[in-house]
Amino acid sequence: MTKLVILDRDGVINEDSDAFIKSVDECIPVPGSIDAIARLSKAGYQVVVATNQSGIARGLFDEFVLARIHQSINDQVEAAGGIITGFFYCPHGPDDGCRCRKPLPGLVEEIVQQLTVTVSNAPFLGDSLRDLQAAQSAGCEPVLVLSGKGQATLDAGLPADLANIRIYPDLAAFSDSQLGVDQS
Ligand SMILES: O=P(O)(O)OC[C@@H](O)[C@H]1O[C@@H](OP(=O)(O)O)[C@@H](O)[C@@H](O)[C@@H]1O
Ligand SMILES: [Mg+2]
Ligand SMILES: [Zn+2]
Repeated sequence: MTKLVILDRDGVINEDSDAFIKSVDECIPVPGSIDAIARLSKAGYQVVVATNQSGIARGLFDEFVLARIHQSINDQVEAAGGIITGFFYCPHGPDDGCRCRKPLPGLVEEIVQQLTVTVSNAPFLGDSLRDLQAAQSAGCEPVLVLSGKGQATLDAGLPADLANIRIYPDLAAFSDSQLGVDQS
């Protein structure tokens, strides 16, 4: 069975900003994240990204810039020996009533349709509560990382039905644990 990991982007793969990530130059990898993705990929995991990008709806950047940002991330992962299978994003704003904006499960539904993979209990890593809720509603395993907005998410208190989820300092720590578990 394909091993799949779903990653939120801002705050997990790259540093987040309250001013949004509007260009390739603003996209700074979280330390260790590129290598962590490559290690998962080399160990046989399909790694996909599920990200809210309301900056498009807000007119801060367009889908061509977003594609360049994602190409830049994947180029770095490929240089480290891995690959990201796909980037799935919601371009809409909070009031657009779409199904693909996390915490709704629409991005995961797109992943299932396009990759014909099972997502049941696939780890879905995020730094925001909406990431964890999207994971939960799509049947994935919600995993919190404390990079980006993650520490603030934890400090705000997780809902009872998310109280026992796995929590890691960052994506690199998750990959160390996940690969260590797989090699046992
Ligand atoms: O963490 P992911 O899903 O990869 O991407 C989050 C970004 O799209 C932006 O999402 C915005 O939330 P609103 O879209 O304004 O609610 C803000 O949180 C920004 O700081 C953040 O950069
Ligand atoms: Mg995030
Ligand atoms: Zn959407």
